[in-house]
Amino acid sequence: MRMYGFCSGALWKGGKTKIRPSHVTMSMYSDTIYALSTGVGRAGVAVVRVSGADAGTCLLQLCSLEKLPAARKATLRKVIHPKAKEVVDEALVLYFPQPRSFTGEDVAELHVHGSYAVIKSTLEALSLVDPEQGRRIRPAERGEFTRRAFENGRMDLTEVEGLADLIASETTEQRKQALKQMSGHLRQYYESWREQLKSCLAFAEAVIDFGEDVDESALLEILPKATEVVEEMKTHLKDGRRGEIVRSGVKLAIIGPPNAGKSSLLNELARRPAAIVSPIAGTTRDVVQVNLDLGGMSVVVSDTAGIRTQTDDVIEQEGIRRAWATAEEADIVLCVVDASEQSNDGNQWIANDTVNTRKIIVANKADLVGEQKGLISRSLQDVPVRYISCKTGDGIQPLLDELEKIIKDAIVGDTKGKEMPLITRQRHRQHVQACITALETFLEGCEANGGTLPLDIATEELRIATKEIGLVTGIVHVEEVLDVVFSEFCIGK
Ligand SMILES: Nc1nc2c(ncn2[C@@H]2O[C@H](COP(=O)(O)OP(=O)(O)OP(=O)(O)O)[C@@H](O)[C@H]2O)c(=O)[nH]1
Ligand SMILES: [Mg+2]
Repeated sequence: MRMYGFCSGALWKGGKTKIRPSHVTMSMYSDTIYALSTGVGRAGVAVVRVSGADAGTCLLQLCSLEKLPAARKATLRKVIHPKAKEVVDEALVLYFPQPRSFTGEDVAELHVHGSYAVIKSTLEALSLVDPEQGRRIRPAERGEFTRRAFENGRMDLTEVEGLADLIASETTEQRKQALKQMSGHLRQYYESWREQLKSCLAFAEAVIDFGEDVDESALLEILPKATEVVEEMKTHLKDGRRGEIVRSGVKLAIIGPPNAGKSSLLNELARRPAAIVSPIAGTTRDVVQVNLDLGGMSVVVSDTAGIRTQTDDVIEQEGIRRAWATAEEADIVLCVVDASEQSNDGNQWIANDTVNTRKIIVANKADLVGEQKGLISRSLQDVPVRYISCKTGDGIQPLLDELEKIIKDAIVGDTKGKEMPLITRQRHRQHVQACITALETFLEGCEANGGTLPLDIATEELRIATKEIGLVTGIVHVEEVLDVVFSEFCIGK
């Protein structure tokens, strides 16, 4: 793995505007980049962003200006095509001199009218700007503006990920969580752990290098500190994946025997005919998914093929396999049965065999029979039963209310308050886990703690732990990690 960047001595100071690695004084990029930063398509306004040393040159040449506009003040200017010499549009123009800009470089924004023709001509005009000698003006790559913001110390990786989540957020909870992360909530935790580990490491290294001159008994001081970090990290990992669930959506699976009304329920929840409904048993073959916003939470509902034991149809068999797999992965399972069926007892093995702890038996077609006492066998007495009718709509809203309550109380929990920030990505989880493993090896192995490892060998684990936690924020970064993080962005972000 190739390592480079802001490692070892470069401390990242707290506070939003100060997270600049000490050695970064100016941008390391010589190219000036430009892109449409708002969504593609027709709109009232489109923002074209330019970043780099020639951002000012772009404004001077395109708007025929003698001097740059005042910093961060919007002015109305004519944008003129450098070759055709014709007016492309009248735009609101802004200039943000470095370092107080999104990327930390000189940035210009052209707020033009949002039509295909205006955007196309503006981008073309930018491509024709004459840069300072030896420099280039070119279209931006995917996520390149944000990558520059990161490289220039304006954001750390967790804040970059928060920004990506904010751009992708669809529900209120997703927006709130992303905003928190983008404001440095996670970064502060990881930085404080890293600082503690670094001080442990510094002390251990001092003992190794100047053993005779350093009071080795003081080495014992770092053991409780490392132990405390391990405990805090373990608590951090035990978050029930709440942050990841908010981000990717709660998984709700609808399973049950053929013809029970699973697809009808999906359509009721989605309020549109997302899945085919028919009286023919075995209509649904594959998993059909829809996204719902339930009380500000993102929920991914999966309708599945009807489960039955006897079928020679290989496609149906595959559908059934997928149905079980969907149920296994789900956070909540709705086991739909037909309340009017006499043989329902036989169908309940589906609910019985579902390992998921959060399940509800949904007795559909209550319009045909009403609530039936004894519908559910004794072995499933603990599983709640809810009667609904997809035909009349009875019971659907109470079912939705109950689902919302389960999600808020049991799955996502109360995300407000000053508790530890939630992990939002598997990437964070892996590095924190690797950090814990290394710290535990250090603690167990260290001679000063009754282990068998000499200090210089045990300290290597401390070094690994410090590096792992730095990988979350990007203080120590590796090219592959960056590629994964920035690939989430589109061009212009
Ligand atoms: N009377 C009545 N009929 C219903 C109700 N819900 C669904 N049906 C009917 O039951 C039949 C089966 O409905 P689907 O939603 O396709 O059932 P499914 O469980 O998805 O079936 P498969 O995809 O074959 O597993 C259709 O004819 C629906 O119109 C209900 O609440 N009351
Ligand atoms: Mg179906």
